[in-house]
Amino acid sequence: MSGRGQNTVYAAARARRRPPPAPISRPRVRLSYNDIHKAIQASAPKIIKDFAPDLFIAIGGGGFIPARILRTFCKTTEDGKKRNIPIQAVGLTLYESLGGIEEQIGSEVVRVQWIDFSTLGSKLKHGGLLGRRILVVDEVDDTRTTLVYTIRELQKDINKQLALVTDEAERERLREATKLAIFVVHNKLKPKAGEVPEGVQYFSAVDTPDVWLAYPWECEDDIDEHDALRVNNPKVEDL
Ligand SMILES: O=P(O)(O)OC[C@H]1O[C@H](OP(=O)(O)OP(=O)(O)O)[C@H](O)[C@@H]1O
Repeated sequence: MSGRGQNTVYAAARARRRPPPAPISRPRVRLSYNDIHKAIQASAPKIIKDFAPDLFIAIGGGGFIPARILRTFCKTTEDGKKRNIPIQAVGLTLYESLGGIEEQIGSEVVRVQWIDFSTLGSKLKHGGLLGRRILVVDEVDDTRTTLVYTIRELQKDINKQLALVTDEAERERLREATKLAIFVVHNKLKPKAGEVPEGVQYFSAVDTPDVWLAYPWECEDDIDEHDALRVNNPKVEDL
């Protein structure tokens, strides 16, 4: 389940020696791999047209499979040849609060993995991020805490790399050329912990009510049964 698995909530509760929250009673919407694939496929033309990314940063673990699917539909062209867009991974753990929405907004994000700048190829002379059109990919925008954190940290890295460019005109050119955007498969329509910063484009494949999204990669039981049970998904008009 997501955003943020129930397991994460219980782990955070254990870590803080506080009782876990009451079980979530929101309606559950089961999603198949094909649902995710089709939603991403349908979003790709707009992403290419409006942003044309040349680097993906996948937020693990939920962003990994969506980033890989999106790469199938977005290619860059270099010297007349179509090229795959590289995918970098970041790992973030959200220590969710256990109380109401005000507390949730204060959720803490812990970095467990960050970009390997040494593998950013031809743009490395500028530090790896400069001049890139960077698309941050995740499966769900729930409270938005994770996305806001990720964009803020990436912007810090970009600023550090810009500070190393001694030629002022070149620095300004690179500042202008470096772009950030967000793609999520699902955006939950609910109060958010923060705003997407100005200048950062935002794409979501599907906007959903605040339901329990049961992703196929989280299925511990029979995946065929998970798929079959999608017939029980609540109708959008009932949510
Ligand atoms: O919008 P937010 O409230 O920040 O929540 C969204 C985040 O929560 C989930 O991660 P989770 O901690 O469940 O880890 P996972 O990706 O490994 O499942 C999800 O993958 C997003 O990254």
